[in-house]
Amino acid sequence: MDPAPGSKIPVPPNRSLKILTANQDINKRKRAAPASPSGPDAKKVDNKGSSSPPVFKAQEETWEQISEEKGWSLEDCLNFKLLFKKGKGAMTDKTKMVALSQHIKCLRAAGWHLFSLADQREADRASLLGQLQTEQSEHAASRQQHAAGVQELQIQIGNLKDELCVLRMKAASYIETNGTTGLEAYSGGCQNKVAEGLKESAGLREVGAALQKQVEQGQADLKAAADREHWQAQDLARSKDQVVSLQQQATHLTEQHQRAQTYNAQLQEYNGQLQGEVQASAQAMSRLQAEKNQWCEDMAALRGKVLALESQVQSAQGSAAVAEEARQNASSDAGRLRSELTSLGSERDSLVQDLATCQKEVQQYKEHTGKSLEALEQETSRKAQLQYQNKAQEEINAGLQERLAVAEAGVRQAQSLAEGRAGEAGLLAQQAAELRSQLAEATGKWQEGEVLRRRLHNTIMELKGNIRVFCRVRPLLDSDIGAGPQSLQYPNSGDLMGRALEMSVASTVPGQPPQKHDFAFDRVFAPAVGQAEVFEDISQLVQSALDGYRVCIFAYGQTGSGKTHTMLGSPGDRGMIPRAMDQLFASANAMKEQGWSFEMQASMLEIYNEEYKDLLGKGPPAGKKHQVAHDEDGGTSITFAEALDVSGPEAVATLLRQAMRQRAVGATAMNERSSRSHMVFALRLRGTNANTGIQAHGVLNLIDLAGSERLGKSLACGDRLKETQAINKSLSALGDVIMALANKESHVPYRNSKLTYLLQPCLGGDSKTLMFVNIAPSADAAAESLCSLRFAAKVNACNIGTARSNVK
Ligand SMILES: Nc1ncnc2c1ncn2[C@@H]1O[C@H](COP(=O)(O)OP(=O)(O)OP(=O)(O)O)[C@@H](O)[C@H]1O
Repeated sequence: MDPAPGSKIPVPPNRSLKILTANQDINKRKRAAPASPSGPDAKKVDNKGSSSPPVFKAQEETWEQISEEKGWSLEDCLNFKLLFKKGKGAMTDKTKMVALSQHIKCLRAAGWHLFSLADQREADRASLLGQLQTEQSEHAASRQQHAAGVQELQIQIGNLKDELCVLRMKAASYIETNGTTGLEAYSGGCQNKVAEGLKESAGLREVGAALQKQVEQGQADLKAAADREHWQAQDLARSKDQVVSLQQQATHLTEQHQRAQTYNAQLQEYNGQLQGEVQASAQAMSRLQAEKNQWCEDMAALRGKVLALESQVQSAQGSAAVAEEARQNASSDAGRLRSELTSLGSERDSLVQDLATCQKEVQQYKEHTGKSLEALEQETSRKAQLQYQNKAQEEINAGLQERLAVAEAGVRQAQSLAEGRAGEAGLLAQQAAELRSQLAEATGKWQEGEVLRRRLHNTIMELKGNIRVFCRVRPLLDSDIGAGPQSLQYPNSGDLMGRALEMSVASTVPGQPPQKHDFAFDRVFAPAVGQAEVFEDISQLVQSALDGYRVCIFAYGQTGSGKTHTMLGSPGDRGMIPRAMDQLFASANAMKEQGWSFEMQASMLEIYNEEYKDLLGKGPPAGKKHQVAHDEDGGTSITFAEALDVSGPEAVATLLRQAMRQRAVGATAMNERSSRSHMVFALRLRGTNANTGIQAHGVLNLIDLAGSERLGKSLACGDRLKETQAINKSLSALGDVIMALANKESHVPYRNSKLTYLLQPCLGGDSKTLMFVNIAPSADAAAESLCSLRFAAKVNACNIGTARSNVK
C-alpha cells in the first residue's frame, strides 16, 4: 500500500532529531555514482515485512522497473509526496520508515536514471561537437578549394576573353588583308574553340554552382548543428536543474530517512531500556519473592518458637499456680497448727498453773492443816496424772512443733519454687514479647514486600502491554491417532524458547517442499505442559483482580482443541477457573492481616445463538430478555440474572457444577460433546481496607469461547448451521473489536455481537486481557490451527492501551 500523495513525513513527537551532514554533497554522490543505476550503497532489504503496508523488494529496482511497475514518469516521481494519516488509524513508525525508505529508493533510482541521461546527453553533445568541427573544417577546405576553382575559372575565362580579343583582332586584320575568304572556316574553327571554351566554362560554372550549393548546404548543416547544440545545451541545463532538484529532494529525504533511522535507533534503545527495566523489575520481583519466602520461613520458625515458649510459659504458670496453691495450703496448715499450738500452750500453761496451785495447796495442806494421807495421796495421784497429762501434752506439742517446722520448711520451699518459677515465667514472657515484636516486624516487612511485589507486577504487566496471548497445544488423543500429528516444532534454546512455534504445512503443489509458518507469542505451551505450570503463568494476572483491575482471560480455538480443558479442566486435572478461585480466596484470606476484607459475587452467563442465558438463575419472565448495561465506572449489570455471594472455592465449585448442567451442549461432526455456546464466568471483587480506607473494585472474567471451526469443515446443517453462524459472527466481531482498539479507531464496534457488548469494559483498553489460543495437534486440524494461529498473531501484535486499577 503506497502512502497517499501529498503526505508529509511526520517527525516523531518529543524527540530531538540530529541533522546529519555527512554524505549530503551532491558532487560526492556523483563521484560515488556507479555504472549501475542501483547505486553503490543500495542495500538488500529483507523481504520479511508485513504484506501491507509496503512490501520490501529483495533488491533495489532500476528506474525502468519502477516506472513500468508504477506507471510513473519522472515528473510523477518528483511530484509525488508522502502523506501519512495522523491520529486514529495512523501508520506505525516502522511502517512509515518502510514507506519512506521505499520512496527514497524510487527517488534514488530516478536520480541515477537522470544522471545516466545527463551523461549520455553530454557524450552526444561532445560527439556532435566533434562531428561539427570536422564538418566545419571539411567545409572550410572545400570552400577554399571552391574559391581556388572559381579563381582559376575566372583566370581561364579572362584568358579566353583575351584569346577572343586577340582572335577578334587577328580576324579583323586578316579580313583587312585577305578579305573574308577562308575566314569562315577559320571562324568556324574559332567558334568551335569558343563553343568548347564556353562549354568548358559552363561545366566550370556548374562545378562552381555545385560547390556553391555544397557551401550553402554546409552552412545550413552548420546552422542546424549550432541549433542542435543550442537545444542540447538547453536540454542539458534543464536536465542539470532537474538533477540538482532531484538531488536536493533525495538529500532531504535521505536526511529524513537518517532522522527516522536515528529516531528508530532511539526507540530501539528506549525499548532496550524498557526491556532492561522489565528484566530488572522481574529480578527485583524474584528477589522480593525469595525474601518473602525467607520471611515466611522465618515467620513460621518464629511462630513455632513463640508457640513453644507460650506452652512453656503456660506450663510454668501452671506449676507456679500449683506451687502457690501448695504454699497457700502449707501456710494455712501452718496457721492452723500455730493456733493449735498456741491453744495447747495456753492449755499447758493452765495445767502448769493448776499443778503449781495443787503443789501449793498440798504444801499448804501439809504445812497448815495436816490433812489425811489419803487426801494427800489423792492429791499426789492427781498431781501425777496432771504431770502425765502435761508430759503427753508436751509430746503433742513437740509433735506439733515438728509438723510446724516441716510445714514452714514446705512453705519456704514452695515460696522459693514459686519465686524461681515466677522468674522463669518473667524471662519467658520477655522472650515471648521479643519474639512477638520480631514477628510483627517480619510481618510488616512481608506486607511491605507484598505491596512492592504487586506494584512491580502491575508495572511489568503495564510495560508488557495489556493484551497478551498464550498458545497451548493439547496432546494427541486416541481419536487423533488415525489422522496422525501435525508438524509442530518448539525452539528449545535461545530467546524464543517457550515463546515460539513453527508449523510446517504440506504444499498443495505436488513435489514442492512443505511451507513453514513461524509464530511467536507471550508463551507457548507444548502438549506436555500441565495445568499447574500453565496456571503459574497466569497467577499474577489473576492476582491483579484483587488489586482492583478488570481482568479478562478467554480461550479461543477450534472445537476439540482444549479450551474447556484449559479453563475448567476435570476434577482430577483442574483448569484455570478452579485454580484461580483457590488462589483468590487464599490471597484474600492472607490480606486480612493487612486490614483487607473482600466481598465476592459470582455470575455465569452463556451466549447461545446471540442470546444471553443466565446459568445460575431461572431466567427472565416470559416475554422478557436479559439486558446488559454498563455504568461509567465500568460496572456491568444484567437484568434478571443472578450474581451470588461466594465465600470460598467450594461455593464457586458448586455453582460451576450447577452451571455446567445447564450449559447447552450439542453434537457436531467434530466433537461429540462440543460446546456450542460461549460461557462467561464473572467474579466481582469488592475489597475494603479498614486500616487505610482504600477500596478496590476488580473483576475477573474467565471465558470459554465456542469452537471457531469453519462452516465447511463442521458439516453443520439445520440448527447446527445456525449455531455455527452465530458463533462465527461473534468471534469475528471479537476480532474486529480488538483490531479497532489496536488501530485506535474512533468507533469500536462493541455492539456487533452480544459477546463483545458484554465484555466491553474488559476489552476497552484499561483492563488486562489474556487470550489462550488452543491448538489441536492432529494433521486433519492443520488448516484450522493455521487460521487460529494467524488470528492470535494479529491479536498479539495489538497494544490496546494501559490497564488501570479501580482503586478509591
Ligand atoms: N492439555 C490437555 N491434556 C490432556 N487432554 C486434553 C488437553 N486439552 C484437551 N484435552 C482433551 O481433549 C478433548 C477436547 O477438549 P475440550 O473439550 O476441552 O475442547 P474444546 O476446545 O473445549 O471443545 P469445544 O469447542 O467443543 O468446547 C477432551 O477430551 C479433553 O480432555
